[in-house]
Amino acid sequence: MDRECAAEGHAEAAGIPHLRVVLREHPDRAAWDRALTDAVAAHEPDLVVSAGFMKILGPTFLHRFGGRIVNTHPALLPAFPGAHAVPDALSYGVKVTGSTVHLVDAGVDTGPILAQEPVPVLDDDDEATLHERIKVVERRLLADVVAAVATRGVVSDGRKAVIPSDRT
Ligand SMILES: Nc1nc2c(c(=O)[nH]1)N[C@@H](CN(C=O)c1ccc(C(=O)N[C@@H](CCC(=O)O)C(=O)O)cc1)CN2
Ligand SMILES: NCC(=O)N[C@@H]1O[C@H](COP(=O)([O-])[O-])[C@@H](O)[C@H]1O
Repeated sequence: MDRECAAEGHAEAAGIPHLRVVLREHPDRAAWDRALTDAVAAHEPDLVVSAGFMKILGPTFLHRFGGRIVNTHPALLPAFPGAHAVPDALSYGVKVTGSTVHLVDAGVDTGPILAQEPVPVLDDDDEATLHERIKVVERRLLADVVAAVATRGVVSDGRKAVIPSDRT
């Protein structure tokens, strides 16, 4: 985690190792990037999943895990990238937003898209109600994508990413 959050309690309850690597506890962003990379590398992951991780991953991390980092974003990218996607969509007045699961690259929410699903914006929505409706979709979408990538891999070619279909 990049901060204190509910995910720590969920991980603890599930017996899943967890740790916080907090930017302000390091002399600069490059040192934080190295510390985060080393901490994650210790677990030798095949796939890194960013879910509510609210920091831009740096060059050291991307060099170590590039091509196998998945992020979930609460908007239909390329619309509304960044840390405030849900209020941005509400402010813009869109009638449909959604959830995007994508590979992470050096840009911000610019990586190749693996999956998307639309979510309607209701006239009486506020940030909390809209975000919770998006989260219901993204929890399923993220789990489905992680399972598919874990079993069938992903082929990415610049802008496009494809999870080979299950031809069994
Ligand atoms: N290199 C990348 N790292 C990350 C990406 C990405 O696409 N490329 N996605 C994010 C998740 N994310 C959107 O889905 C996102 C999270 C945070 C920010 C952001 O501007 N963070 C600021 C700090 C904001 C804060 O602390 O509240 C920052 O890092 O300085 C943008 C997009 C995961 N990492
Ligand atoms: N740009 C990154 C971003 O906005 N990520 C979003 O943070 C939320 C965390 O929810 P949670 O606190 O319930 O896990 C999720 O909706 C995730 O898509």
